[in-house]
Amino acid sequence: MSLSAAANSMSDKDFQNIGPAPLPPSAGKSNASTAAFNQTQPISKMMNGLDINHRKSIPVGNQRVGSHSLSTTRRKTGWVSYKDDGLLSFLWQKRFLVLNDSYLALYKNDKSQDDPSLLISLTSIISVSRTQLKQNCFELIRSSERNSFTNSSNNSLSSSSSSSDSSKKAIYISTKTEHELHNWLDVIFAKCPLLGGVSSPTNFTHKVHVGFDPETGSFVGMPTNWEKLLKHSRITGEDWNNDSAAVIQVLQFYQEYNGINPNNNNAAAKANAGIKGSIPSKPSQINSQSPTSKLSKPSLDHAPQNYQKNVLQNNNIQHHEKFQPRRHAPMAPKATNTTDAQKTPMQQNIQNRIDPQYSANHNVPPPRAPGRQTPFKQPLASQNYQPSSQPQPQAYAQPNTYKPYHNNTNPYSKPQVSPNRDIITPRAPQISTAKLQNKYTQQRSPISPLGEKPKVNPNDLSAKAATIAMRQDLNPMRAAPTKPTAAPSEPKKDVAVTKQRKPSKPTMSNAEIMSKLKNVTFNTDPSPYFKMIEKAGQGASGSVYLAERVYLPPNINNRLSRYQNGESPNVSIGDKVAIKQMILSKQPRKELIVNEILVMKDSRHKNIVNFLEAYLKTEDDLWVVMEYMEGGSLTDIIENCQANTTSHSPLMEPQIAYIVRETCQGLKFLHDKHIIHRDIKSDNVLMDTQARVKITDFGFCAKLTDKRSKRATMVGTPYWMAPEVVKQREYDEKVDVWSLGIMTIEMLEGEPPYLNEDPLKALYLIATNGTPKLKYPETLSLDIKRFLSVCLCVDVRYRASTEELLHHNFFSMACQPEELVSLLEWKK
Ligand SMILES: Nc1ncnc2c1ncn2[C@@H]1O[C@H](COP(=O)(O)OP(=O)(O)OP(=O)(O)O)[C@@H](O)[C@H]1O
Repeated sequence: MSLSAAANSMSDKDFQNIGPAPLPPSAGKSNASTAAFNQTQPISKMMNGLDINHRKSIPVGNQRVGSHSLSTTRRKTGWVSYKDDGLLSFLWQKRFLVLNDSYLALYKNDKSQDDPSLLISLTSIISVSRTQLKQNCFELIRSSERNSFTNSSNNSLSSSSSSSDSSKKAIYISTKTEHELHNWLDVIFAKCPLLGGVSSPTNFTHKVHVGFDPETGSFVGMPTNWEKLLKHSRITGEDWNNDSAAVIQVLQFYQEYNGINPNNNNAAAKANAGIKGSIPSKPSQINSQSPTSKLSKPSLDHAPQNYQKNVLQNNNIQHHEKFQPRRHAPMAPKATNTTDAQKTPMQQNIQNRIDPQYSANHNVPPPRAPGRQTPFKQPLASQNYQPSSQPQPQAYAQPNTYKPYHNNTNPYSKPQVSPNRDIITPRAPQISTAKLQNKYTQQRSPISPLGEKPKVNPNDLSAKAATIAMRQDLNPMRAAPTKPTAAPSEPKKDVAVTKQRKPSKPTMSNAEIMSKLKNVTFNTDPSPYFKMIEKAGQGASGSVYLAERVYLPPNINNRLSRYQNGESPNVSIGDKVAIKQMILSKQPRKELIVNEILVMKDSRHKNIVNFLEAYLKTEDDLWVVMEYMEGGSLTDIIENCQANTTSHSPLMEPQIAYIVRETCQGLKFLHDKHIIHRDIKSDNVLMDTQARVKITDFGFCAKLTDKRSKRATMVGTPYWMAPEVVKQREYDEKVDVWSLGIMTIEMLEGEPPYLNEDPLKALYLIATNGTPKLKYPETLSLDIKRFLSVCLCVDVRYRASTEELLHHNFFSMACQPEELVSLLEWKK
């Protein structure tokens, strides 16, 4: 049997879960630790291996370093690139870096008998921080007044180094991998006495020691507002102890996402309110309420249920046994008898990317590599599969062992943020384990109004509306929806809680925006051309109405073809259209609207919502006309199916395959144009009555260029965000593939993973859990699990592209469009 056939022949039982992502090609034995880092291993766990805390370790004997005899007993070594900020600053030089208990020394070779090029006393190091100068690079600043040594015979580099402040000298060290960088930072921080203190002498950073005090059930040393955010996020002391670095990472992410100053109480309180309280008690109150006043008091009796639910969700074994096999879909999949031999290389390649880590975790044979070497080749069975950090079944019963993380976490974060942000370091708890457990339980108790899910008052909102509200309560910041400029009829949906995009510096001036808008809009009042029928939906930037064309403006088709690159817009009287009305002065980021129009205008594809025309009614009143998708959003469809089915999965696999394939085609079209959508989720996928599936909401789109082939801006909706976005790493089109995988889970389970969690906690879980677990894997086909495993692959190198996905076997079970029409019946 060929390797690929062997992989394909695994039975459903072998795949109870999609498991973690396949390892990268380099993640063999020789590089297992790097792979572990790239996967989901919490930083703190990896740090444990370093044993940085124990001074009496591995004696290597005395060692001569030039004229300085380093009579210390422990060291870390490795090759690095090095440069200073002096005359020869343009030169990066390969050096062998040696760190022992007293010195950091740079050698030209790894013999260590020669004199070092540079020798720095650890007591002279006053600051270490990551820098963008080079990949995997950190800057080390030392005070020349503090006993810094330079080897006389090799001092060309060091003696020439001078920073603006003559008593301080900077050097830059770059490692081969991010993992090495972390290791170096970790040991340097552990050993340099001036880095472990309360504050850094550089004045650029403010160090805070942070820990979790189970006695009080709160975090200590944390900036007040971060502490509040944490407290209300249900990130527990246990989470902190498991992976404090990830907690800090998501806090920083969250802070930047919301533009919160951690020391500003109001800002954080607002953000907090934004996360939690967004369900207005009555639909009629929506427009009159301010974002903060919308905060409704959460129910205190939700948490125990959530807790129980979490226990079940996380404890897969218990959970799975409870469920019957999934009902068979009424629709027969199309014949799928393609043999391995008939498959294209792309097909074989994509089919075989299944979850080896699952195998490692569940004692089933790992899938084996196909014979051909391809970029997505399965790791060989003989290689070490690194189990991912799976969510713990439940925290409370387990002993809490504090994992010291003696590090300034800041250097581990990508240096995309302001250099003077706070640095948070964990500090050890002072309480015994037994007390810890006790207090963690309390910490999880529903004590704080802000920490709870928004209370849903059954008198005010229907259960469905409440679910919608919960789903819409996804973006950390939220604003009251803009008042509709025209309200021809009552809104269809009761709940119109909307998201607010991150207010940040505009990239275009108002004049530029208006000039761009005028280029793509008709400067005329469109009111006579349309009869407004009803409100179809509410977005953050405006309301969407169903309208009918009752009159065609003169030369519309000529004018439209000019705007639409010569393609026939096919506009006629009687057409039903969707009109999105926006008041420009109320838009925090008008350039996003321009972005949206430009992307839609140039993206004519059967799986993209077609832009028809736009009008600037006045300088402030923008109407965007699009094709009308009467089926509404996929979210509505999922919710409606959930209400009507007793199966675990709201939709059947063939239906899911169809919808995902169509979405994937739309995405591939965008990706071929180097556009990343960045907000793929069921809310942004619309359907019409012929079961056409189209992507919408292009405000967050980003264009990749030759100069900028990666992005780093934090954009999207937390639960759908790829780990690399949450971890503030550079990312590309494949973030959309991750989100597509999450959207597939929405169709299988009714909601994305962690939706019950607060967004901050969800971010933490995305960062630490990696590939999410399925709730009912035993009910799913192997094909869909394989599909998910290549979408939800933490290592981007192994995550499939949209092009590859379109060759996946999963799509061969897609149903015909007619078989989806039943999903839309509830709309009638
Ligand atoms: N072309 C369309 N046809 C039918 N309904 C639509 C169409 N576009 C949007 N809608 C409905 O209007 C709602 C709001 O759409 P919109 O694109 O404004 O949402 P949003 O993404 O939340 O907001 P924004 O883009 O302003 O951030 C959608 O959820 C959908 O129900």
